[in-house]
Amino acid sequence: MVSQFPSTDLGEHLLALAPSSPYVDLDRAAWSRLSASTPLPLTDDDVERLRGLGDPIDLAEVDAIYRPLSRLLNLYVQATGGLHDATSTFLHEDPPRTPYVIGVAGSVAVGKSTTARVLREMLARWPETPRVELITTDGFLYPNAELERRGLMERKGFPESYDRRALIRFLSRIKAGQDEVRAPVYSHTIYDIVPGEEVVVRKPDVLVVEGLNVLQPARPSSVDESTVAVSDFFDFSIYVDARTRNIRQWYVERFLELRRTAFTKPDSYFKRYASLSDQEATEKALSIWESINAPNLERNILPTRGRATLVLTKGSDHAVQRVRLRKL
Ligand SMILES: Nc1ncnc2c1ncn2[C@@H]1O[C@H](COP(=O)(O)OP(=O)(O)O)[C@@H](O)[C@H]1O
Ligand SMILES: CC(C)(COP(=O)(O)O)[C@@H](O)C(=O)NCCC(=O)O
Repeated sequence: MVSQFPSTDLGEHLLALAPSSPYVDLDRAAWSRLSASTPLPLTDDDVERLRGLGDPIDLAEVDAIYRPLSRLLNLYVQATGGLHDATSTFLHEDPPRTPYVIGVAGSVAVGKSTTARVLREMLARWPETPRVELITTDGFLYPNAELERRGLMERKGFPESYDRRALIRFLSRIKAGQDEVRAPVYSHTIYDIVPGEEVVVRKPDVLVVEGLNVLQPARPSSVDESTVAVSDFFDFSIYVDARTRNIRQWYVERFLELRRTAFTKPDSYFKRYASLSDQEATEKALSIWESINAPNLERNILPTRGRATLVLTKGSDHAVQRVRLRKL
């Protein structure tokens, strides 16, 4: 049996257990030792398949960072099962368990999708949670026609560019335990919602919800549902963090790479950028970054970091250098 308390000497690596901080702050070495007896279920090929464009994640990173994280989440899922049993005892009824929901937040181009995909794969290898689904909040962006009508085309990814009521309705149905819950689908290629397409989520054990704004607080409003925040439906949340200048660099590098790949597709919204020179493409990427993604990061996304259960801080090479976990 895997010990719940592996004997590790965290000693000097516990950067802060300060009474003034709501977080336990661990450096990479201390964090990676926390799952000494947990097996690593992925292979090099799996990691290759899950890696996002521009993200150099490898098996060593999965071993050091995601193995402990999947162990922690497995413990939390089991503990939530205990809470469910307590509720059943109290109610004299045993309502079916609903999906355990994990939010993954962070800037454009920080690598949220890789984190979410690796987590999905790791969690699905635990016997308690074989069915793990992943959705991205871009499906809840208003279609471009509606964004244009609202004057928000230059604000794609800002909180107001999403149909928050639809997203909250979706999560509320998930947490109500409905058998099938549907979500619209966004395409990065056409840069718009795909008409008529949807994903169906069928009561998984775990649902990972990835998106820029998943930790936004509720907006004060007189409209009933919108006083609820998306994160009210989360059992756990992760903020993927890095220095803004590093993220900007990753955004530009990815844009240059997309120019050679996704932008060359005939239906790509960005196909006019496929023929740009390196310098022109860099300028274009920087201008999109500075006009849309950087202000969104500063004004809307970064301020939500403190609401996460766990913060993964990446260095300039994408490797996670520090992990902060909320004390309970
Ligand atoms: N214009 C684009 N064309 C095709 N794919 C894209 C484009 N922009 C982003 N992507 C892909 O969409 C996914 C999500 O990107 P993003 O929202 O920036 O989040 P993150 O980089 O944090 O995962 C990534 O896998 C990225 O490679
Ligand atoms: C689609 C996105 C808003 C991300 O949506 P998310 O799934 O995080 O809700 C983002 O990737 C995006 O396209 N932003 C617009 C600016 C740009 O093209 O970089």
